[in-house]
Amino acid sequence: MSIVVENLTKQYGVQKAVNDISFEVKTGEVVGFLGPNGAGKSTTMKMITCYMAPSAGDVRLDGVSVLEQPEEVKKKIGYLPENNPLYTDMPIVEYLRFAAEIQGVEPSKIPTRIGEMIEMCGLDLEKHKKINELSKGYRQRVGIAQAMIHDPEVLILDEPTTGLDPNQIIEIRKLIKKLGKEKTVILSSHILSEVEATCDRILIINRGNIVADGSSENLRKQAQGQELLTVSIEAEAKEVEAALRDLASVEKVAAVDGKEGFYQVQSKPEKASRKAIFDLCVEKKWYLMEMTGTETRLEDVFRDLTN
Ligand SMILES: Nc1ncnc2c1ncn2[C@@H]1O[C@H](COP(=O)(O)OP(=O)(O)OP(=O)(O)O)[C@@H](O)[C@H]1O
Repeated sequence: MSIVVENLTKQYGVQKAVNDISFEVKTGEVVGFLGPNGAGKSTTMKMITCYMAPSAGDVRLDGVSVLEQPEEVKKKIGYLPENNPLYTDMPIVEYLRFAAEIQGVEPSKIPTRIGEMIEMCGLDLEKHKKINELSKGYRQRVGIAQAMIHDPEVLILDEPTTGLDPNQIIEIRKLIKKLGKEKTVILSSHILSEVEATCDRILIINRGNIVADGSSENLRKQAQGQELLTVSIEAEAKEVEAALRDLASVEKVAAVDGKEGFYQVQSKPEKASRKAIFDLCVEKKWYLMEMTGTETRLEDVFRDLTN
């Protein structure tokens, strides 16, 4: 099921939390919504899931509009809201039954559906516990199970791994990947590695605007317009830094923290500096111990776009 977001805007008083954004998610895609705190991720997700009306614009799921047919849209969507609000004094099975009834699952199918969700989300050993007796990771699994109970074609997960320990994060990521094979998924996060590990495509949102859209590979390539080298030179640091900076092709030089004699050298756009660095070392009779190209890290792309 495809999702088309058209000129979506949300205004809170004078603040535009989401500013005229448009994008499409194709059937079966797993898209990561990445942005710093307050970027507008949750607000966008609330509008897609009909929990909040847009100030302007529309969202269509296979052509069905959130403005015109919100009840139809809700049937097609499973939503794990931020902070995963659950009825904590309910046992898991009771809670899932309640979620199924609310979502209009046919009564005769509810027991089977609950069983399937318990299996899919790895809740079997804990299923008789009350939600307030569960660890955070298991509560998150219950949140995903309730989001999936009516077998929606689209899953919207707002920060699904927040507050989990590293093992639980890996488990939840595996689960999302598995679900992503059959469903269209949008998940939000402000953690880059999370989005990179689970998503086919990344949308970076900042101050209510989409500032990048592509696979992690593409985003890196786009940012890699400038050559970045790590060099190691055995000589007096100040002199080396100054001489590297003076090379015509070099834009920036920075000593690498904690690694004596190592420098990061960024070339000017369309320029290459390897030969000039080599010649410089020969001329100065410095030992060039190492010179390697450095791949632009996604962290750097993110920082550049959202700072
Ligand atoms: N109900 C509200 N009333 C007024 N302002 C709001 C409301 N909800 C969100 N905002 C503001 O809208 C902006 C976007 O918030 P949103 O929760 O969508 O960001 P986010 O990207 O999900 O952030 P986080 O990663 O911190 O959850 C923020 O500046 C926030 O303070």
